[in-house]
Amino acid sequence: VSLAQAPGYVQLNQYRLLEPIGQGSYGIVKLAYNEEDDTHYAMKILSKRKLMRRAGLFGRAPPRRPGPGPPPDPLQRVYREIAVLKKLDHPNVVKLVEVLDDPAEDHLYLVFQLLEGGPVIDIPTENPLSEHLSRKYFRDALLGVEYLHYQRIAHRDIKPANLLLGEDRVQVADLGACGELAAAGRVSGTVGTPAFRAPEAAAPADKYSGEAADIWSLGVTLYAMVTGKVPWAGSSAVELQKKVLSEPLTFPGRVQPSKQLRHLLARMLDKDPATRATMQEVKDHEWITD
Ligand SMILES: COc1ccc(C(=O)/C=C\Nc2cc(OC)c(C(=O)O)cc2Cl)cc1
Repeated sequence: VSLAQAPGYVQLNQYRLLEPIGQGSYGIVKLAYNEEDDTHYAMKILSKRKLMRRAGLFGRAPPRRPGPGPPPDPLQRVYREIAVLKKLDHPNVVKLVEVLDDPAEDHLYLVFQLLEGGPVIDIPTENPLSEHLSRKYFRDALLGVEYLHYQRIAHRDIKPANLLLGEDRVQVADLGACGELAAAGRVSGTVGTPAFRAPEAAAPADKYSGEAADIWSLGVTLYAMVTGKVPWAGSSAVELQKKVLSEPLTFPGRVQPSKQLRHLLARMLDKDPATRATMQEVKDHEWITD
């Protein structure tokens, strides 16, 4: 039987899938071309099966204290994320355009507006961003995260890979780990990326505030933008968590941030969430308003 040589690409409705442009624990993001409007999009491809399996074994720990009802199953979490994304509308938050979901199919396709610049910085790097450029991008990220907090949502996985650059502005991406701030029993658990995770993420849920944890991750992200590396690194999540909890913030080697920036970073990377800078304090800080 000679199989007719399928074309070298996949066609999904009006979208032609092109090369992968993003990859993560969530799955893969491919460039997609929409023939109807002659426009490129970012197509995030999720596997329902993988989501089910992941939550079963390694998914988010169930709320330490009984939250409202049982934690939704992973697929419901994705549909909830989609519902959240659809109601969000802010210049500094990625725009979900449409969802392609064939119940008979394992794959779930999320179509986003394309941010052609990709992540603001890939770390580690020997070529970090200048303070001037970091300030420009960081201000956008702050506005995006402030908008999420206003919508009672904590992002919970802020990092450079989730700050995407499009027509000279930054948008916050990936609400895959987000948590409703209002949700009782605040599932602190271990979501997000270890190097960017707040020290209190492992604390009992009642000590955990989604907003304060996002400020911490924004601080680690700003540190990474100006130095090209993360402030604490470890070969395992446990070792890393120990360093994050105990080691002071230092600025080794080449890059010496300005006094104002070092002060802002120290305020955002305060290990005690109770005294850590709030979103308003960060917005009013002299390094930001300069
Ligand atoms: C070099 O040029 C490039 C242009 C664009 C990209 C890119 O877009 C990458 C990831 N994109 C996304 C990821 C998301 O989650 C993980 C979400 C979400 O779920 O919110 C949305 C988007 Cl768009 C990469 C390289």
